[in-house]
Amino acid sequence: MERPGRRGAPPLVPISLSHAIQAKHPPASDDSTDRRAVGQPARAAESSDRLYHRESWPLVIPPEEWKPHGIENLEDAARRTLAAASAAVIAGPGAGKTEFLAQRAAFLLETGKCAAPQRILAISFKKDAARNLSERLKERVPEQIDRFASMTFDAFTKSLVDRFRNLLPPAWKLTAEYEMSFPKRGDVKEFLDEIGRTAPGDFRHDIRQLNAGKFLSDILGPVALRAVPQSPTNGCKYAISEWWGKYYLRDGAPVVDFIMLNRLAELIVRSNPQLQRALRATYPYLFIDEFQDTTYAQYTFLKSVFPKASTTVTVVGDGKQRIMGWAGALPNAFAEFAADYTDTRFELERNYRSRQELVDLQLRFAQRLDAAVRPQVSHVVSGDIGIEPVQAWDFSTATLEAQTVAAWIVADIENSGRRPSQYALIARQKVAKLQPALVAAFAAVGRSIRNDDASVGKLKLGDILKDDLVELLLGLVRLGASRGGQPEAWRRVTTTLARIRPEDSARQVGSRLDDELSDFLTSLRRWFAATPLGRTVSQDVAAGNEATAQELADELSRFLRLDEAANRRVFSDRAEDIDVRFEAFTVRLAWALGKVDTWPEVADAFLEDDAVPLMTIHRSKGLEYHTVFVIGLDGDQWWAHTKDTAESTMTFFVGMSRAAERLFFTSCDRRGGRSKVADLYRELEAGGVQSVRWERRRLGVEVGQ
Ligand SMILES: Nc1ncnc2c1ncn2[C@@H]1O[C@H](COP(=O)(O)OP(=O)(O)OP(=O)(O)O)[C@@H](O)[C@H]1O
Repeated sequence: MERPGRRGAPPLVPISLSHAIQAKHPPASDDSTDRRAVGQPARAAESSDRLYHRESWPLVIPPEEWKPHGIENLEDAARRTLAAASAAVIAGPGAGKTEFLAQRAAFLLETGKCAAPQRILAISFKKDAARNLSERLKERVPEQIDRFASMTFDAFTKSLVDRFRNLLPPAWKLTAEYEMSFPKRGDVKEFLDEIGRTAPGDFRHDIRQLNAGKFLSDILGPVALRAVPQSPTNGCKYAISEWWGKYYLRDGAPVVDFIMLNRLAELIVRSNPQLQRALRATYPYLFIDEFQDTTYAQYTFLKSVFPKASTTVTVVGDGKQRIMGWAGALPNAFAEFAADYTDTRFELERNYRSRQELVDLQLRFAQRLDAAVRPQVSHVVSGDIGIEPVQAWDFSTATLEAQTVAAWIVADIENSGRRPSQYALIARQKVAKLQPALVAAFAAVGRSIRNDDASVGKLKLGDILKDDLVELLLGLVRLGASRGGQPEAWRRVTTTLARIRPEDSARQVGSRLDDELSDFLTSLRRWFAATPLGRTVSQDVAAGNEATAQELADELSRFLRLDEAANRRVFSDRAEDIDVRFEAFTVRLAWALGKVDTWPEVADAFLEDDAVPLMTIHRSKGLEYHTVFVIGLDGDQWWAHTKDTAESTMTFFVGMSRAAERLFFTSCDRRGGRSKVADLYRELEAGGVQSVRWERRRLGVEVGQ
């Protein structure tokens, strides 16, 4: 029998359905009864000398003896929340919300409150965040990681559809492999205009009132699908039913987006009591990070699949960092949660990321968004940084801006020894517009930037760099290009390979996996030696690199036997997803080949870790850097600030709160100057932020006036 978690993507229902349904351990209830003794010999629970050992490993730790991992302590409110039933944890940036979830997971698993084979399901909004949470837990309690499923909401609902598509009611059966598509506002508008003309007369008025930008998220998203579709009784329902008819219930491959997949997943679970019970028994504990960004569809899914009576739900977030309003985030998710689950809430008041001056400045903007917000206290030990930690720089041109920022960062790297990845260039949106001047300026001082929002194939660079399949492929390239001395790469590669080939790695002596890997690396080395690299200086060289990248990618795929469905499932439930990631890997690989002369340099060129990252504020969410430049706090990037000042201020708040030690804002006359965001600058000024006008650069020395 396969061991849970050994093969395939983390199983959704790792224990068999019947086992789950009959599981002796009831789902977590709202009391905090210590269920440590479940599954243990009676003497362990009753013993006065605290022999809490289970006969099987791992040990169960009494809650009062449990200590946080990897950090000294948790603030009181967080400590109390560890053992609480359902609750909302609300806290500002850097308060350790994600860290708290990792600690709570360790607490529940190690104290046996979440007793094997039960698991915790942790939902995040971004792949990065899901992976980050899982890694934090893996570092601290590696023996428990199999019982912690950390994924994005979209990945969870999508994998329910992919795994249980056969449970869809007959009217919704998937007749062919679905395609994913992400309709733009214009597509929806065209659709609504069309049905506004062709719908039955009494529906047309309603249809014309529908907002194309919100139709999918706010109208279609929260509506539960009926197992047997019924005739629409008003314009809104008509539009929803036409949308499903046009994209899903049609001849040919159904086309869906994540909102539609969410609705299908909800239907699957709602119409299958067995699956419902299995999911609830498997996951008595549910965490949701960044709860403020929960959409209508996600929230209705949550209430339907994990209701209050069956699941202990912990949501964490910060209403002031709600940046997905445009994508249908609930206006006040915490109030909904208080009404539907529990009004127990804990507020955290420490800040473990930013120095006090930055925390004080953040408070000014936090209070613009919520007058009742309480001050945070920095728990960062920071030294003298030699300059004002926050400054607003103003330029006449984008070139001067880019040159000044590049020169400053490069000098700072040289003086401090910090890595380029400790700096970030963050912009409101169109980073591609800022990129050319920044690329040129950094190149002129011998450094580079990496645009994490650049498209690579159908993905974004930032996502590929953190992808587990890409990590494995790159690990193989790294090992093949070196002759030993890469223990970390070897460890990571063999750990992932063991998930693909458990039968090979299980052999104790002279594991076949090691042998196979060594043989493959030997052949790869030969191939590298016979395959010269050429920097991309012409179209011909670029085409040559593409061919080389393709050949290498095919070779890697053959070794990993990625044509076998079971192996593909280690990385995704859908074969198509692997193709998209593989294609992105190949495109980026071809690009990297054009940047280096030798094979040992390829993996580093691919990752560009020696570049300063450039990204949108949305991508920066949840991340932190020593020094942050919010580039282009001016009319061009923030043109819509006055249209929805609250939402825009939240975005600004997210961006500024990524900085640990130093924070700079830049603006430029040619991009419309500061007038569109005058209120933000007034607040910065009131907070004591010094404004510097950079007029000229001379002999590499900038002169601020
Ligand atoms: N109790 C703690 N002790 C020491 N360091 C901590 C603690 N909690 C969190 N940290 C550190 O503080 C930083 C911020 O933590 P985390 O990312 O969890 O914050 P957050 O509240 O999720 O922030 P944001 O909302 O801005 O994304 C991280 O570097 C984390 O490792």
